[in-house]
Amino acid sequence: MRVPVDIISGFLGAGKTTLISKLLDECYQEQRVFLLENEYGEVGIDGSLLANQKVEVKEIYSGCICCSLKGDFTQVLLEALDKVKPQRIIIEPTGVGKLSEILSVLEQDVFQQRLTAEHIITVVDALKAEIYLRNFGEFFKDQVKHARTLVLSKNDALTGDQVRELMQMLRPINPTAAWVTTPWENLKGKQILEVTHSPEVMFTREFPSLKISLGSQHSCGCGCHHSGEHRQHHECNCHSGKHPHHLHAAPEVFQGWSWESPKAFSNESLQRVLTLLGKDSQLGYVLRAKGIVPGEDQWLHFEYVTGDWKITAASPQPIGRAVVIGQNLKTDRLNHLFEKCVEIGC
Ligand SMILES: Nc1nc2c(ncn2[C@@H]2O[C@H](COP(=O)(O)OP(=O)(O)OP(=O)(O)O)[C@@H](O)[C@H]2O)c(=O)[nH]1
Repeated sequence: MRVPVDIISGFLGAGKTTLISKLLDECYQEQRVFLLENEYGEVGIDGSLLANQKVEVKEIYSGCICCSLKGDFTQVLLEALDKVKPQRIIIEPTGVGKLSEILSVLEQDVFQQRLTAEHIITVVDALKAEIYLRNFGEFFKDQVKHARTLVLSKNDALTGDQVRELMQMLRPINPTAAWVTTPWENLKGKQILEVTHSPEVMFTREFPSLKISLGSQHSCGCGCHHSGEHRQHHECNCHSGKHPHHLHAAPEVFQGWSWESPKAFSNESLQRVLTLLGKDSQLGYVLRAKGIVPGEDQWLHFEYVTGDWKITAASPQPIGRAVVIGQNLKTDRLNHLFEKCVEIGC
């Protein structure tokens, strides 16, 4: 019998891990699940976050699956099939990975009789989709195009009109995908999965077409409003059409910075670090950051997605870790920022 595979794709910080956690909790409690995480960077955070779930997790760090990692990925899946003997495999590609490349791994002869792609979901951050489409279209479009189901995240505050505009913007990229536009907290995981099996059961409302208004000013999520404050990411050659015949691999476009340290953060110092990630253009253009670090009296888990961040309590880890993904990152400045502010009361 072929093992079903769910791929939960989506751009940086879209909500892939959050959705996987929900599915593990609500749908896959009774199954032996193998979760393959592809983290962009040298340290993994998501595996620690999901460690309490009943799931076998394997993380592959660095780079993207399209290059040398394809072999590693294939190897890890083959080993898991033999050793873990999972009843289901879930793959979370890196946010800067291409879904088509994950699918091409599964389409290899070696998996023909052993795996079958069941749910191919792309989580779309409703608040950032337009910006990502505009600035990182090559990756974002690939993720949207190859999904069977598009699940909106962070859409609880959007109006019906805004959801309609978003759907209208993305439909030309993937006219056949099923949509989930209802905020997740109102749905059971099973309902989200059923959409793939029964495209007619769509948890969405169909609206008449609307013109998309992109507005003259839009937030890129980094705190500026395209007023020239720090425009380096908008002038990046990668997205200006200067390489019309060349498709990028993620490492050419994005960089990752990883940090491991036992030092503790006060709440204030961590807040300062996260605020600076979005404001200090000398750090580079930070798209995503996440980490679990020691705090004053408990461990702290932080999530940063292009300008928005939050800090919550976490369970203790072997060592504090942080990852930053972005463009033109200045690693020495990031080191300085995290190290300078790690001392409590700094
Ligand atoms: N309000 C809201 N927040 C969400 C939703 N989905 C995810 N988030 C938050 O968005 C942040 C990133 O979520 P993750 O699930 O880690 O995103 P991801 O796609 O796994 O991120 P990477 O793999 O690191 O790119 C976290 O702070 C989540 O709590 C949603 O539907 N609504």
